[in-house]
Amino acid sequence: MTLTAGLADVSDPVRELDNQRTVDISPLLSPALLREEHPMTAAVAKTVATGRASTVDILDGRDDRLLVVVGPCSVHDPAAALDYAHRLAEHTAPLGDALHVVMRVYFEKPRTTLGWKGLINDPDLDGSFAVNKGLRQARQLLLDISALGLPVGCEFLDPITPQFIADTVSWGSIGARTAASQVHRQLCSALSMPVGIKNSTEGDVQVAVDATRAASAGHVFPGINADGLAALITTAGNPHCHVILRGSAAGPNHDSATVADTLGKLRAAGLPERVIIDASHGNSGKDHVRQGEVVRELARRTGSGEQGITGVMIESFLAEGRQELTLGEASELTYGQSITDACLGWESTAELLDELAAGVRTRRNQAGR
Ligand SMILES: O=C[C@H](O)[C@H](O)COP(=O)(O)O
Ligand SMILES: C=C(OP(=O)(O)O)C(=O)O
Repeated sequence: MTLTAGLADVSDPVRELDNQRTVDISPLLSPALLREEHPMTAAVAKTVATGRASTVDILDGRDDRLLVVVGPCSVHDPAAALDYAHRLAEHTAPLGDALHVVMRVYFEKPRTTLGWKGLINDPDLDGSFAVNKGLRQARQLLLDISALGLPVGCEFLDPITPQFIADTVSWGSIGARTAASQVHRQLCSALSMPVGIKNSTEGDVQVAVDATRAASAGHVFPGINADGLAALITTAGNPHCHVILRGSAAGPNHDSATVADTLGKLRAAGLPERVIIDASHGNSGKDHVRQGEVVRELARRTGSGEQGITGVMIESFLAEGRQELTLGEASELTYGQSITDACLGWESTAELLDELAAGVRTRRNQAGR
């Protein structure tokens, strides 16, 4: 066969059926290799085990503290995230009797249309998509933060990413755009940590209740094993999934009536009655100032003894607000400020955490009378 004849084969009608829109397929490191390069330590394992167990105790009502998931909307600069983690760990150590603090360390961003999809997908913030580098940076940061004794929480978006990092994660989340996805519900059924599932962007809470129920059952589905090979995964189901009320484009849903209604939906589905309130997103209209008002209201409501709210999510970073990322110009960014949703700044976050802790202590004192 001549070379020309060989090239002519490329236009073979059978071959033309496949890979017509795939531009490139390149090597991805395996989960086992990443875990060997960035190994779990005894200190991190203790943080993760305690972080998960405390969350489960709070969700099941054996621990009257509030779960607080707080941190940046997304991590784009691991050094700034670690700087934030140091401040958070130091500030919240004396609040540990009232709050179980988990740092939001989100590497995967689900976009409404298009945009930067997070540190794992594009760690150099320039459209070069150095995913192997992103996975290495993500895993190392999760280990570094957990080594401070601060448990970490991640949103899981890509169904194979958890194999690379999930052993380091104390709390997981499924976002508003994927709560209805069977793929993500199956994934939740396999995850070893408690997972919060959001109401839809349109405000449908039932979809999160349904997801919680689906995730509590066992499933069999295709995935990858530790070596990155295709595998059939059989799961036992996750009994520690819970609903997160995040509001919607139509407005907030953190009010007492919606909380009570959601608890009723959970009861009707035979599920534990517990919710987390996300103070950001639809509950704040993505306005960080309003987010502070929501957290303050939740602190007041906790202090007055309202039941059912087991946790609060807060988007917070070193500098308040947000900034626009221009791909390839990461050096122009303000240190410690979000490049996705607007966040509360560190100073106001610290004050709000104090108020949440005060609310829990008041509730405890009143219950003890
Ligand atoms: O929390 C993050 C964002 O709200 C989510 O990723 C959607 O962002 P977008 O609407 O800017 O794409
Ligand atoms: C993407 C997020 O939220 P939601 O899914 O509620 O939009 C998030 O919490 O980062």
